[in-house]
Amino acid sequence: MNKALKRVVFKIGSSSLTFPQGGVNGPVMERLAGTIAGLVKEGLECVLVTSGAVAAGLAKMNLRKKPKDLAGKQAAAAVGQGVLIEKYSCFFEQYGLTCAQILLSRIDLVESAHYKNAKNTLEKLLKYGIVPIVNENDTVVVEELCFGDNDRLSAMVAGLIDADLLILLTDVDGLYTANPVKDPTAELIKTVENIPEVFDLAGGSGSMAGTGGMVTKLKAAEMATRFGIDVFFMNTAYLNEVNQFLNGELPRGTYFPPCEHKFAGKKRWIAYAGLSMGTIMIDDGAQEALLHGGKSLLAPGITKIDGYWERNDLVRVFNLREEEIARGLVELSSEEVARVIGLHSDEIARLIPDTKGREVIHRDKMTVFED
Ligand SMILES: Nc1ncnc2c1ncn2[C@@H]1O[C@H](COP(=O)(O)OP(=O)(O)O)[C@@H](O)[C@H]1O
Ligand SMILES: N[C@@H](CCC(=O)OP(=O)(O)O)C(=O)O
Repeated sequence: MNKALKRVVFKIGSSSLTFPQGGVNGPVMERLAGTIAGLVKEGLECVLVTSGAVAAGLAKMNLRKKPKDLAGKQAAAAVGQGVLIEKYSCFFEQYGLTCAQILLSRIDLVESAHYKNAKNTLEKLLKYGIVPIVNENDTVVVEELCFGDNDRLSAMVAGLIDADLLILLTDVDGLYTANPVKDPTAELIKTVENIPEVFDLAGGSGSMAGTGGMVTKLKAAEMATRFGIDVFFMNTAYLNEVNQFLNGELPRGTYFPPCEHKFAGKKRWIAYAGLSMGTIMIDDGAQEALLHGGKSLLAPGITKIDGYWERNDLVRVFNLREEEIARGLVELSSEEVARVIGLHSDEIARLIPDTKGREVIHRDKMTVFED
């Protein structure tokens, strides 16, 4: 990585922040604060996405096991979040830095007004030289609208602030050919160019504390690289090697170079944050026009729709083999699309006079998942 770095998002997982017997690992937090402070002093802007609230809460409440029910986890997070931020504040202060707490729910990244506000606040904090510390707002999220793991949250945050690099710190050296906790013959993969090809290698979490394992980390890497962001998985135990990576070397870890076709601005929100209200199935001709022709989606290429939506809602577009190829904001409601499936522009204009009768999804409001 030889480009000039400006913004880096670090994400540290619960597995690195907690002791196997329970409780928060203060020395790890202190080392992380020291590393980030060193980078901030060199002129980098850093954001920390941290897990560990539930684990910190459990220790304080003298509970040995993570509760299975949502309310139990939310109660533990409510206790632990304060413990966590208090410790981070002390550690960052030791290095002369102020940190700030930002708790985000998925809804904050779904509603575009919230999304813009979150972005503005993060930008302002970075301008003040403050280190934003982000976690999911576990105490209020509803199950259908939660990230559940902080891996994908960190990719969203990296996209939100146009970071150059996302570093995921965990309890293993990176992505292995199999879960190294279970398979001692597993080998570390140094670089991954094509993420869909390695999804089969990823398993779930290997510890009581962690959530999602490598599956959610790969999803996060896929998202961030599509935003044009470099991604590096590394072991928290070797955090001291981060400077080697920043200086263009490849220390132990797994590196994911950014995609060539990157999603920018609103297209990032369309691709990953917005909530889809339905699906549109298209034929092979329409797929070719979207994937390789740079075109908008027109009614003649639609074969079927599913769901109920209003104009300007977000929908997902699938081909005949049920592969998702695009997402976009629709010009017509589901009821209107149902009336015009297969029709040409002039007929559509006659049936629905207040449209120009052209696009069902305009190219400018669509994100296409190219190879
Ligand atoms: N192919 C794989 N390579 C590396 N780790 C894997 C793989 N498959 C599953 N894992 C598991 O993923 C764990 C890291 O994820 P997780 O427990 O969620 O950590 P964190 O709390 O850091 O997010 C590892 O400890 C390991 O058990
Ligand atoms: N928001 C939760 C973290 C969720 C979680 O455990 O994520 P992770 O271990 O990083 O995959 C917490 O603070 O406990």
